[in-house]
Amino acid sequence: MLPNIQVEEGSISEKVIVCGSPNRAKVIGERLDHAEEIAYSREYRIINGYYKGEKITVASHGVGAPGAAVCFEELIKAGAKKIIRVGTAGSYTEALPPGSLIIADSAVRADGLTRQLVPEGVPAVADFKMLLKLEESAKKANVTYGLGTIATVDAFYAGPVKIPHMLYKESGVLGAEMELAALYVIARLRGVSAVGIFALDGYAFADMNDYNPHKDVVNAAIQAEIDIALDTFANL
Ligand SMILES: O=P(O)(O)O[C@H]1O[C@H](CO)[C@@H](O)[C@H]1O
Ligand SMILES: O=c1cc[nH]c(=O)[nH]1
Repeated sequence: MLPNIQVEEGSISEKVIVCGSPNRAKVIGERLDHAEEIAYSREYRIINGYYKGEKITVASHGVGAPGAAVCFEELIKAGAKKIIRVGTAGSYTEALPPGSLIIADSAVRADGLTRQLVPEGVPAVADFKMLLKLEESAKKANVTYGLGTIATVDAFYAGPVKIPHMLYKESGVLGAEMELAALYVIARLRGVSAVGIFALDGYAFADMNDYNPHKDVVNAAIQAEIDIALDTFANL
């Protein structure tokens, strides 16, 4: 029994969709046939089910790289081999407004967790084959998306030390979220494959005190990325 996510080794699919929110995990689970919640410990809700005959596991990992890393490591011990993160992110560019998507081929390691795992300079990158399959599914879905780098940061609300969002934007980064670099580094370290897709819910450099991700346009983008992730797994 894995200590934090509370599932047995071998009790999940090799194909896993991860997301931050336990509520989103439930919504994704509702898209599966014969869905069964096999565990709900801390922020980690784990659901098994089938999509077009393929066994799929859905898992929530909570907010922030350290907690998410615990989930990713234990999912891999439990049998995960291919992982798609279906997340939300703040955009850095008006070319990708709220309601559009980012497919992340790479992540800036602006988190603290991965520094405790691998040295500076080790990149956080998607699995190339999964990235191509995911993009194929996004093209079929006819959505607006950008393909590029996302910044994984620890701070959501800024303090007197500002989060360097503008610097990342000027460096060509498309948006910001909080867990993808941990997923990419851990996947490479443990020999499994991962990719991430994000629904944009606002602008990352806006005042987060006005943050409201609960808008129709964002919900529609989340539904679209769930469809894309499921279609990717049906074709992998
Ligand atoms: O879309 P999810 O998975 O919730 O993740 C994003 O949303 C949370 C912040 O609201 C952070 O966890 C960030 O990475
Ligand atoms: O980390 C996040 C997630 C969603 N939107 C943001 O602006 N930041």
